Order: sequence, then C-alpha cells, then structure tokens
Amino acid sequence: MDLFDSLPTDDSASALTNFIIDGKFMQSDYPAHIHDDGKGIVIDIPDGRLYYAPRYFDSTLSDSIIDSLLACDGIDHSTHDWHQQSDIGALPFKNIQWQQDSVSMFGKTHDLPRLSAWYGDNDKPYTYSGITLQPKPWNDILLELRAALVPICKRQFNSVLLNWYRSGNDHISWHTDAEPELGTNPLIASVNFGASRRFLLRRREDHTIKLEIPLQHGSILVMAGALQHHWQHSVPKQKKVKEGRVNLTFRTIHT
Ligand SMILES: O=C(O)CCC(=O)C(=O)O
Ligand SMILES: [Fe+2]
Repeated sequence: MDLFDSLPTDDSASALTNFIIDGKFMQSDYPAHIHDDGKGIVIDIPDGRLYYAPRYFDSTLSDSIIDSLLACDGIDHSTHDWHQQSDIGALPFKNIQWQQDSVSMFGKTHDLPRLSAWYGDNDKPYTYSGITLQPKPWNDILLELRAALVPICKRQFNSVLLNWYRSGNDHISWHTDAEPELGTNPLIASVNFGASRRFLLRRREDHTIKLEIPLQHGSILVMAGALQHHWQHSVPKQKKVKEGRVNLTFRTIHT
C-alpha cells in the first residue's frame, strides 16, 4: 500500500475556518487566509510567511507513521520509559536510528533535551548547535514524507532533521534555523506526529512580539521568507504532556 493513499479529502477546509477570526490567525494580529489547496492556512507575519495545515495527514496514517518512526525490536515504544533508557544509539530501531546528541559548553557536555536523527543526501554534512552531523541515507518513509511536501513547497528537500520529544519534559530552546549552509531566506517544512505541542515564535529584537501555533498530530508548518533572520522559535516544556512527539524539519543544504 502506498503510505499516502489516504490524504484527507473530508471537510478539513471547514475546520480551517476555526483558526481564522476576522481575517486574523487565532488570537494574533496577523492576517491569515485559507490556502487554495483547502488544507492549510497562510499566515503573514512581518518579514515572513507561514503555512500551517493542522491535519495534512489523517489520524490513521499519522498513527502508523509515528509507529514506524519509533519502532524498536523487543520494545513497546508507546509504554517504554525512554527517559531512563541509556545507550539509545545502540538499540535496534527499525527505521530511524535515534541518537542522544550532546553539546559542549564551558568545558562540560550536556545531553540535548530530546533525541535526534539526521537523514539526507550523503554529501551534505550539517553543523547544528556546534556539532557536525553526517546524514544517514534516506529510507522509504522519509522519502514518502519528502514527496508529500512537494505540492506545497514545490521542491525536493535534500535533508531532514528528526527530533523526538519523549515527553513534555523534552523541548527545544529559542533559536533560529539560520545556519549558513541553509542559505538566505531558507524554506523549512516541519512535519509533526504524536503529542500536540506549543510552537512559539518571537521577534529577535523584541521578544514581546510573539505568535503561538499548536502543532498537532499529522500537521505541517512551513516557514518561509526572511523569517529565520527576524524571528526565533522554540518548543517549550509542557510538564503535563506524557505522550511522545516526533518532529521532522525538511531543509535544503547548500554546500
Ligand atoms: O520540534 C519542532 O517543532 C521544532 C524543531 C526545530 O525547531 C529544529 O529542529 O530546528
Ligand atoms: Fe528550528
């Protein structure tokens, strides 16, 4: 079966109108409209543009995708206590070789508060938070997800960074995706499965200017324009969230 046989064809367009009130995105001041594809919302923010499709993949398909992304021989990923698991990189994951990355700061190493994996064309190394990652080769699931983005992004990305937030304790701090190898005004497509988490954006030079988007199971968020140069983003801790979440950010690396 083609994983993407069942893209939603239902009344998702009518559900989208709940995100737009008087021409503005949710509680924000930013103008928003429904995209011609009927699946997503376009949000215009100063120096950037966002496309958000809350249910790009239907829930049955999304369930099976997260199941594949976390599958590990001999472990039930949905009940396992991943925060207590050491030696992640040595486990027999079926599709994604997850790893615990760490960063060095002031002579000390710190584990990142999430697990990650990097896949893509093999000639595209990437430096991220001070660590250089060599991508692992594409597999079928990642290629299908990449293909599903073509109608929106009109391009084939050459790499993807996966983040696994094991629970609401895992998070990503304020940052921009403005590494030099992404070029000027990078287009970044973020795909989300599992727990719904808060995705926050704030202006680099004025942190009181903010926007929040709930990234739910099966959603896609595309960040475009000069956004990475003017806005930071983060996924804060949400202590009450017990369920895991996998986020994939597809990117084009220029080397
Ligand atoms: O998990 C997310 O939604 C964001 C991930 C992210 O910002 C990144 O990997 O650079
Ligand atoms: Fe990011």
